[in-house]
Amino acid sequence: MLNGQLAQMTAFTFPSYSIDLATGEALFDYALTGPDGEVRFTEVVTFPLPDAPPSDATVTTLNRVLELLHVVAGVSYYKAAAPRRLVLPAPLGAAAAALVTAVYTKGLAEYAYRNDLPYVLELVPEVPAGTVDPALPVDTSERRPLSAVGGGKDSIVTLEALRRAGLDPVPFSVNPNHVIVAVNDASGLTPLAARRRIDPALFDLNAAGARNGHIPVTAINSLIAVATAVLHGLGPVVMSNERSASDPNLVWHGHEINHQWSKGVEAEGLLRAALAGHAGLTEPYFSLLRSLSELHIARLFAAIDRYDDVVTSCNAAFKLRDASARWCGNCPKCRFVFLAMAPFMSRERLVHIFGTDLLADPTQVPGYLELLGIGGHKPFECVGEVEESVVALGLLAEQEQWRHAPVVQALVADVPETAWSTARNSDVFTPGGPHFVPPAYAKLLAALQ
Ligand SMILES: CC(=O)N[C@H]1[C@@H](OP(=O)(O)OP(=O)(O)OC[C@H]2O[C@@H](n3ccc(=O)[nH]c3=O)[C@H](O)[C@@H]2O)O[C@H](CO)[C@@H](O)[C@@H]1O[C@H](C)C(=O)N[C@@H](C)C(=O)N[C@@H](CCC(=O)O)C(=O)O
Ligand SMILES: Nc1ncnc2c1ncn2[C@@H]1O[C@H](COP(=O)(O)OP(=O)(O)OP(=O)(O)O)[C@@H](O)[C@H]1O
Repeated sequence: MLNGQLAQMTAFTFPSYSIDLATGEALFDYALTGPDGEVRFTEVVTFPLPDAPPSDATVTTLNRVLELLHVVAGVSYYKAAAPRRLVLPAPLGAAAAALVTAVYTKGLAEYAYRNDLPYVLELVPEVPAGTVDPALPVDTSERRPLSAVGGGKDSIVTLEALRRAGLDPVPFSVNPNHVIVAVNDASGLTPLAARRRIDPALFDLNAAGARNGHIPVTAINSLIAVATAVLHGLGPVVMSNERSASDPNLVWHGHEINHQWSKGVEAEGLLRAALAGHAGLTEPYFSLLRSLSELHIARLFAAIDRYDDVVTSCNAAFKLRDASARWCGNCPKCRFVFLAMAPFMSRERLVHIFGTDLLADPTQVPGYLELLGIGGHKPFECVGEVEESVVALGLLAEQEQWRHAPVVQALVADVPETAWSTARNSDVFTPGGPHFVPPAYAKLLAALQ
């Protein structure tokens, strides 16, 4: 398939999906279509099977969740060509249509910006006419929570908060790699896992130079988690998405571009509403850490030490190919997490976790200046706000173990007085902002302080 042919594609469609309940294997079909024919893709998600076959009611709810997953997971393939028509497979209610619209516009905003495709920011899916049979309400709020584990500090804080509150969480991951497996082992809890196989044809197109870029992967993982919870008769899916995930990196053509959009509170609200409207799930999904800053979460993580040998937040460790073993030690996320944890633990412990001392390495200074808002925009990575970085640096400048570190000294000299004064009045350790944490879960974090 030549790029010229991809550029001619006029529509993206969703031919079918199916699930085999004997194997747990679900197939999701997609097609890019144009005047010269079509390119088909099939994504395979294999769900863990429950001990007993699911009831008819469970299968009905599961299928409603899979209908949403089918449409949302199409973003990976849509982006290979970005045609102007997005033709949905079946009628959808207002809440589900709103989710899908946002996933393909706001979720693909960084992709649109980097590929200079502003029309993607304003895509309007074509929803077939007709009505959707109302879903029966399903309340699973009292059941064991499914705790999504990504291998980093945030999901560890959530898992421990749920466990210490006696809620008996089930760790859950999509495609757990060696980091996630090691984190689950360290927890001592018995996890569930789903396997997701992207169609290899997409990698071939990428290698041939197809359009490519960032996708809202958390929306996909979240729906796979909710489907797993439904299939296993479990309760809410508990995520670890923080307050700053909702903040955009920049504004382009009047639209916010947020690398972490599907981790943000808007996506959380849209997903909850779509799951309620389309699948009847009344309390399916929320982020326990929503009102906390990254710096606050780092402080909570410092009070937990059983994962020090395994915790890894660096995205390079989660690539599908050529992944790093743990922290790469040279990316915005490594820099930010090192800075965020440093005020709350001994230098020896932090260097043990990372395998290197980033604040002793002067070559890290330019990267840290970006995090501090000195030059450029917030990096397209899962990093906290500029204010959080300044607050962390201010705390380090007061600590004997850090104040003489070469990077700390260089950065302190460069931060302007306006940034210090913002940091002095900062509310980074005061929980705040909109969240969807149900009352029964709201007090859990206090147990970790
Ligand atoms: C690990 C990582 O950061 N990957 C991003 C990277 O992709 P790369 O080519 O370096 O490696 P792979 O992840 O192995 O991807 C190979 C190709 O497959 C495509 N792809 C992957 C997953 C998927 O669900 N759909 C796909 O189409 C991908 O485009 C590659 O061509 O750069 C890519 C382009 O910018 C990113 O799309 C890759 O991001 C992954 C989807 C990923 O899992 N990233 C998370 C670590 C991540 O960025 N999380 C964000 C939250 C974003 C959100 O809104 O949910 C965060 O934590 O801030
Ligand atoms: N492979 C995965 N399977 C299931 N959930 C995941 C997976 N990867 C990430 N998540 C979840 O998605 C959300 C965002 O992931 P993210 O990578 O930011 O979190 P993390 O790994 O817990 O912490 P950190 O920010 O330190 O990396 C978290 O709630 C996390 O639990």
